Amino acid sequence: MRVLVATAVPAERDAVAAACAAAGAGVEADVLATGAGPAAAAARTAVALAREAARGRPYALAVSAGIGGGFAPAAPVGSVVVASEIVAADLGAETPGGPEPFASVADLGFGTAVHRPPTALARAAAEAAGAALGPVLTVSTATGTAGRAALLARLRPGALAEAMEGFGVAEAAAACGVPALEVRAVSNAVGPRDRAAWRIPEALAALGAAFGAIVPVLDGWRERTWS
Ligand SMILES: O=C(O)c1cccc(C(=O)CC[C@H]2O[C@@H](n3cnc4c(=O)[nH]cnc43)[C@H](O)[C@@H]2O)c1
Repeated sequence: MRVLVATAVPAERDAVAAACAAAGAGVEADVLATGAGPAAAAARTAVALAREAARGRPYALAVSAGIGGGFAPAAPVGSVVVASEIVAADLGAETPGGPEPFASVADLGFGTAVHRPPTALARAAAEAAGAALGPVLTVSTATGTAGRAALLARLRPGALAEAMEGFGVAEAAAACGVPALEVRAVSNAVGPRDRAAWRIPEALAALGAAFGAIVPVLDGWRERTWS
């Protein structure tokens, strides 16, 4: 089975690629650094998925992977999260005077704000990696205040983490008829911006360890038997 893993930056790509190589299973994983943000992730993922399909060697799964911010207390720094839902958390409109100050594209009636990975696959991946399973938000602007963290948590109850590429990867995958998964290792807390507190090496190590555990799960995965 062929799997496309999309990361934002080369450091994330290298951590995932090393883990996949070490796992050495039957899964053929290509790991791509797309650049940061949902637009770059969607564009590069769509190109890769469409190109390989046209060559007659389609990918069976697209995975958005990397570091991310974790919502306290559910997703502490160093932990890993697998998405049960991949949510476009800031794609929509501000709605001052409304019941909430934000309406998603789905609320507005012109798009989807959520992609759902195959349930059993996401659960099995989370179990194998010792990861939490829950909604992961995609944002175009990383949260930098306690107020915004509280708003996101209120709008999306149960959200475990935020990052900047998952929804783009999932949109590209949906357009190509391929399921998507998202795996995030938590490098920092979602909240007041404190770049010095980001624990990037620890998160990259956790990301690699998670992939080492998830690759055998993907190896056994068949779209018809896992939903
Ligand atoms: O400087 C480095 O060595 C380095 C190594 C690996 C990754 C980075 C990044 O800056 C990755 C950016 C990427 O990380 C996601 N991310 C991480 N924390 C958050 C957050 O709190 N809110 C939103 N996104 C976050 C995101 O997907 C970025 O694209 C640097």
